[in-house]
Amino acid sequence: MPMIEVSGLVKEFRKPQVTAGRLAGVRQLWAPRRVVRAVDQVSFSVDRGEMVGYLGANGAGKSTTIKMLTGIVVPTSGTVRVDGVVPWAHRRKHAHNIGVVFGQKTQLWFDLPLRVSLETIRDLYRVGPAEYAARIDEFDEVLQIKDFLDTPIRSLSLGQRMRGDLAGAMLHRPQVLYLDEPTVGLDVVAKQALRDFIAEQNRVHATTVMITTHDMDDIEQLCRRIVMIDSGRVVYDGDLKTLKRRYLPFREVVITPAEGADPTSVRAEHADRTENSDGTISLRFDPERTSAAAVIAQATSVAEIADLHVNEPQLEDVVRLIYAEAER
Ligand SMILES: Nc1ncnc2c1ncn2[C@@H]1O[C@H](COP(=O)(O)OP(=O)(O)OP(=O)(O)O)[C@@H](O)[C@H]1O
Repeated sequence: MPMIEVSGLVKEFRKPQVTAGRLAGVRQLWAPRRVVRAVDQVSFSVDRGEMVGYLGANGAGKSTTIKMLTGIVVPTSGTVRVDGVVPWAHRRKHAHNIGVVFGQKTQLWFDLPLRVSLETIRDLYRVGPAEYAARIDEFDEVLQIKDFLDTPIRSLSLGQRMRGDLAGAMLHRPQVLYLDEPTVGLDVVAKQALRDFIAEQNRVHATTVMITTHDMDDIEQLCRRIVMIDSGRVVYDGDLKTLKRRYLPFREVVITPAEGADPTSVRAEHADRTENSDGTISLRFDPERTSAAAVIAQATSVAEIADLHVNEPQLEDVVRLIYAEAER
């Protein structure tokens, strides 16, 4: 049975039509309104234990969808059920099922030490003392939160704060975790700790995860399935591999011939050959017809080579192509 069911979801906002200039703030009070459809007939369902990347360009409607799924925003029309519960209609019941992390905004009490925030969440959700202690130990293994439990949130680095936020979101062991740009602005180490934690929660507790992110490594490491939206509409729903294969069917082996080697001998069957201006040779191939291993074996059997690497399709390129297709 699906954990999240979304059907025909629509959210419209009324925005004042005011151009910038003198007293724009005042003029907008009387300005005529225009309707912006931020989410437009979105439907999908997510099974228990799935990790889904909810992707799209800025302003595509991701945050608005997540806000409706969490119950903060009531849709204009359409239905949402999370574990059978309508989020905005049964907010308290729903709150026990979900954890939420907004990268841009902390859910913790700014002036209080992390420990106090966590204990307050513990009491709100009636987590028993033994469970609480066990979860803090478990979270600490990956997030290392014990190092800064007694530091006020305002004095934490962004990476520490996000680790604290994630611990707070998962303390009551929700079945679903929503993450909106969780790694934005973090250093590489903090990003990795967050990803490891999310992946582990999913693996060990079958937590259902929905994540919006612009970080390609978040997507590669966490999202087996992608739902992509553009202008409020779903333009792709499927696995990451298929997405890449459909939009970027070619792969490429780039070879640097050894000094003195004859570059013209670097070639392989079923691979288009290009000599690049930096002296490398690109062998572009369709993985349905041949493999990287076969291309490399043939190319290196004749010529001596200094270096080689395989270029995988880049998700940025895939996203760009999907948008281009949606516009046509
Ligand atoms: N409270 C609001 N009032 C009016 N318009 C809004 C409101 N919230 C969002 N919008 C508009 O709805 C559209 C979708 O916004 P949303 O924040 O959901 O996009 P997003 O995909 O999350 O973008 P980003 O990656 O920039 O956060 C935008 O045109 C935005 O200006």
